[in-house]
Amino acid sequence: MSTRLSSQEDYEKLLDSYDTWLFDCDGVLWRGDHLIDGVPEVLDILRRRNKKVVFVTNNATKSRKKYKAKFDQLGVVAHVDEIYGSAYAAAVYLSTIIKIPKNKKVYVIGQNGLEEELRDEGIQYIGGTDPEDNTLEPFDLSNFTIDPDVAAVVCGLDTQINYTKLSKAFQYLTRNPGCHFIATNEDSTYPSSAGLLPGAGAISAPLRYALGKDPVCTGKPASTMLDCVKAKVHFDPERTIMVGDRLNTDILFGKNGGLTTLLVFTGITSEDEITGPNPSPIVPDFVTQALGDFRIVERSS
Ligand SMILES: O=C(O)[C@H](O)[C@H](O)COP(=O)(O)O
Ligand SMILES: [Mg+2]
Repeated sequence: MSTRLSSQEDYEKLLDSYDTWLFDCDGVLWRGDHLIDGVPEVLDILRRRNKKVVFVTNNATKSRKKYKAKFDQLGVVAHVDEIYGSAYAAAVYLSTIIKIPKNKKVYVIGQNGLEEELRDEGIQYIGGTDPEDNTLEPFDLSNFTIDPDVAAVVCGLDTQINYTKLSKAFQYLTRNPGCHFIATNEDSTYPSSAGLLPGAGAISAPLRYALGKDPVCTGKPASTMLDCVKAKVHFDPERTIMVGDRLNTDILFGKNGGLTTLLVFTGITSEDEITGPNPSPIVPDFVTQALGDFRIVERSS
């Protein structure tokens, strides 16, 4: 059963109990480019109380550096080494777990954030934002020359998705022996500032259906992202809390990692998924309407 935060004492107690605060981004800090009310103030409260703050987003459209620019643009204090995205996690997975050889390549379905993280990890890639792949022309398989050096297909949120990209990815995954199928994340929807849109999971879905197999997912709830955080940030899981808006990514990620979890209702999940007649089997430790609710601790009682 989740505990609903309500009194000033509830929020104070949570702040006292955890030294490291992991935040999901889309639906917790912002929706698209619209900052959610109270976020800068609450992050400031945490920093003034010497809490470690880490951002863990499944959104693979931006690299960590581009996310730092977004934080700056929105007036939210963040350091690039506090930011972990699913594009970074996928690049690290390819280099350190799969150990993709330097002479091999990745076929990308995704945007420049994913390309940038692959480049920074020294991984060659094709596809992605290449104009040749970003076309609405019919795909002509008889004119396609397969690249035998493609050893993995990585699929992330791609707002320019098309049949050519799906067809090329399908060729690599069915014709290049041992070609890895990797999804940066499998979120079904994306909480934009104007409402829900298809998420990265909806971009890889056609390939899963055509191939009859699932990709390896390196974003939340998989542990890859937490392993990336652990490699750079020392934290005690007992005194670490994960704040998210989606049950089957953020909250499951926190539970899988042995962290305490706090769900907010400013993104994907609605309260009836927790308190309604058919509650989710994924149960957060705590719930509150919005991150901004923590401002109560600075109101004079
Ligand atoms: O479709 C997606 O990629 C996701 O909905 C989105 O980007 C998730 O981002 P997060 O909530 O993990 O910051
Ligand atoms: Mg989210």
